[in-house]
Amino acid sequence: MMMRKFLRSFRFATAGIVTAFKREQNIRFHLIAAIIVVLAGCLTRISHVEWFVVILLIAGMLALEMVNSAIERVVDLATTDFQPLAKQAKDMAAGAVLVFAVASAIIGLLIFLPKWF
Ligand SMILES: Nc1ncnc2c1ncn2[C@@H]1O[C@H](COP(=O)(O)OP(=O)(O)OP(=O)(O)O)[C@@H](O)[C@H]1O
Repeated sequence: MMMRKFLRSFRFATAGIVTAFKREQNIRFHLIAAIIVVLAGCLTRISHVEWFVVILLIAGMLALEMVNSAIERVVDLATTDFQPLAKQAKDMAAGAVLVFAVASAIIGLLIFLPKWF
C-alpha cells in the first residue's frame, strides 16, 4: 500500500518534470547549459568533490527553475488582473533563480578557470 502510494507520487513528479521541459524554454536552456558543463567536466577531468559540487548546482538550478514556473502558474491561476502582490511573488521567484544562477556561474568559474589557464 505504501509502495503503491510512493510509486503514484513518483509518477506525478516525473510528469511534472516532463511538463517543465516541454513547456518552459528557460528549463530547456538550463538543460543545454548543464550538458555543456558536464562535457567540460569530462574533458577537464575535474575531481570527485568538484563533480559533487557541479551536480548539486545543476540539480539545484533545474529544481529552482521548476519551482519558479510552478509559482508563475499558481499566480496566474489566482489572478489575471494586475496585482502588486502577484508581481512581487513572480519577481521574487525570478530573483531566487537569478541569485542561484549567479552563484553557480561564479562557482563554475572558480572550478574551471584555474584548470584552463
Ligand atoms: N497578475 C500580475 N499582476 C502584476 N504583475 C504581474 C502579473 N503577472 C505578471 N506580472 C509581472 O509582469 C512581468 C512579466 O511577467 P510574466 O509572467 O508575463 O513573464 P515572466 O515573469 O518573464 O515569466 P515567463 O518565464 O513565463 O516569461 C513580471 O515582472 C511579473 O512580475
